[in-house]
Amino acid sequence: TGHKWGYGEEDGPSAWHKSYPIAQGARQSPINIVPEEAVYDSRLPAISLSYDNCTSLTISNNGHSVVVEFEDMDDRSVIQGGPLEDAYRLKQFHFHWGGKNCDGSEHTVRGKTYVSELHLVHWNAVRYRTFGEAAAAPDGLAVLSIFLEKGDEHADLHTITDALYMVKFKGSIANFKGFNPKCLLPPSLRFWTYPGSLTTPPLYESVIWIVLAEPIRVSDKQMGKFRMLLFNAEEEEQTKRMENNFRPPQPLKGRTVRASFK
Ligand SMILES: Cc1cc(C)cc(S(N)(=O)=O)c1
Ligand SMILES: [Zn+2]
Repeated sequence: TGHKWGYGEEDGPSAWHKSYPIAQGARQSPINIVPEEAVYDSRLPAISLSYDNCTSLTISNNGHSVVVEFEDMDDRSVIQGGPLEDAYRLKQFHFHWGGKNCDGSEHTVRGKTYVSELHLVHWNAVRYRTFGEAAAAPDGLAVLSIFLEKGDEHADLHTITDALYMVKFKGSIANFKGFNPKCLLPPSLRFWTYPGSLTTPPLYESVIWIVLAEPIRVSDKQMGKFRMLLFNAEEEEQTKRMENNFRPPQPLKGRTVRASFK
């Protein structure tokens, strides 16, 4: 029953600190990544994604983004390796994006923004009993972030963009079985990693971020379908297109960004 927040003038990222003071905390996300200042760590193992038995369940519009949820009552789809001590269970993925002709990624690279950013959210079910418990713990979540760059259309993203009409309004949900997000990965799993937070309220500082350096390419037409989603519920008067649902980069506050590559 958290306080109402959004991405508008009055309720957007610059106002969140009023209801969520941790917005001005020491390990907030996203950040601007400066590759030249990242520390190459040769001891970082490669990221390992075991998604072959993943079970997607639903696609839904939560009024902030479009979310695909997974069955997470066992270790059927996990991420491990990289900076992670344990295996983390895939819970959901969602996107952040901009408006027409403007970018909407959350992390930036040397100040460069991308058209969108995909977040694959995982939780540490080794140390915590529930997702909620993990989401409030410093090593509770691991979010794999993938940049979406404007280019040719992405053959597999169609499965998602063709389903968006079913979840146009806030509060809508639909069956979405049989989708494996491994088709959304770029060829290289080279990454940057740093300790951060959720990028939307409640902004908990519980995320180990793993940001892939290589983007995937999507077409403007495909991104246009995300912008047909609405922030508002069907019964609300005001129709508000869902776009620019991203938080801008936050102060690094002395954190080190490590790179898995030179
Ligand atoms: C509030 C919130 C929840 C979840 C699962 C994930 C995020 S994010 N954008 O940091 O990946 C935010
Ligand atoms: Zn996100």
